[in-house]
Amino acid sequence: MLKVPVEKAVGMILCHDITEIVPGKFKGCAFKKGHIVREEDIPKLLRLGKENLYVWEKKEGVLHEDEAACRMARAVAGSGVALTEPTEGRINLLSTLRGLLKINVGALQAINNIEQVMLASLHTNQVVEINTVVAGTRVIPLYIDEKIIEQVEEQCAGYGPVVEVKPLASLRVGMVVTGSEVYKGRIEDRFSPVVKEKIENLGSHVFRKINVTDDTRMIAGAIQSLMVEKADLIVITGGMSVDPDDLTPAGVVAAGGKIVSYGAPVLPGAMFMVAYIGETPVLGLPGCVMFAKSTVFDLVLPRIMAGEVIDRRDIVALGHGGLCRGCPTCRFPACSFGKV
Ligand SMILES: Nc1nc2c(c(=O)[nH]1)N[C@H]1C(S)=C(S)[C@@H](COP(=O)(O)OP(=O)(O)OC[C@H]3O[C@@H](n4cnc5c(N)ncnc54)[C@H](O)[C@@H]3O)O[C@H]1N2
Ligand code: MOO
Repeated sequence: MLKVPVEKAVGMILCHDITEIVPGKFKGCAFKKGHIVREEDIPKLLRLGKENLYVWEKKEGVLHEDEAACRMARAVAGSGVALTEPTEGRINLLSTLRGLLKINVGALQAINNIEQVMLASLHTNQVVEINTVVAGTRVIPLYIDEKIIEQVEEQCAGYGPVVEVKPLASLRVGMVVTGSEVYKGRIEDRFSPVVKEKIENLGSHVFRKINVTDDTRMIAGAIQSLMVEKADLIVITGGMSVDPDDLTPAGVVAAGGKIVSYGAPVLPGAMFMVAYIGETPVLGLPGCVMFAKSTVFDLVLPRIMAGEVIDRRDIVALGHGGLCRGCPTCRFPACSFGKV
């Protein structure tokens, strides 16, 4: 890299982007890296405050910011992620599908612990749309010792993909609606439409819905028939709290379910239950899932659809960020809810 006065730079190659900012109106690239400086550029460069310019002078073992960012981005990107071209030294990682964003947080921190490089991401375990910017990376100086980038590459080789978007499988979901008030027709079922919509929004479908009264054996029987019909996932609405008629957990156990967690450190969603019958997940949904816009169900459902097996540690980890602010207009997932 050579420093030359702008008037003497005509015909030389710029070795970094030059940014223009007009407050409130524009921030962007006025001159791209690689641009060959022309006579007519000089007044504009001077207006941007550039009396001197850095022009290209390639050296062994030293990488330009764009090349370094490319190597970092390639090292951290896993499946479901595409890379943009570098702009002002930064590369964005974009989701190539609608799916579950997985950030290896340990690896992310190990990379950011290396000086002169950075990688910023969205929070892990959320659904992202296609073409969402899920992470961005760059190096801090304009030129960087290649050994630092090799260090990043070694970390990534050890950890596996740092940024990944997993596809959501299309599951056959069986639903059990509990409650004597619904079963006996005293009130209309307002719970299952909410749950059905959430399931369909993620690309799965409810193949059967069974209404049952508050009776452990009847709940267990409904679960068992959904198992016979090879449900990929069973969801049960209501009957999750402390009344004598709240029998969903007992029904799940009677059907052969192993409870991973009854209760979750999430509000709304404290009375949530995760269980498995063999490999089939069974979710007990408390009344708040019908009532609140976003709940623990929205945090766990996409993970099941991405093929994850939920264990107790996953549920325990939800406590940090597990309190919904209850905003008048829900912005989830663009908020702190569920962000560990
Ligand atoms: N003393 C306590 N009371 C409650 C607790 C508690 O810990 N101690 N927890 C509260 C929380 S948190 C929630 S959430 C609800 C949990 O309710 P359940 O899941 O047990 O729901 P139910 O008792 O079955 O019903 C509550 C409410 O919702 C109506 N409901 C239920 N299913 C349907 C349906 N399919 N369609 C329409 N409406 C439905 C039901 O009629 C009740 O009004 O408990 C808190 N209480
Ligand atoms: O936990 Mo209820 O299950 O919050 O609203």
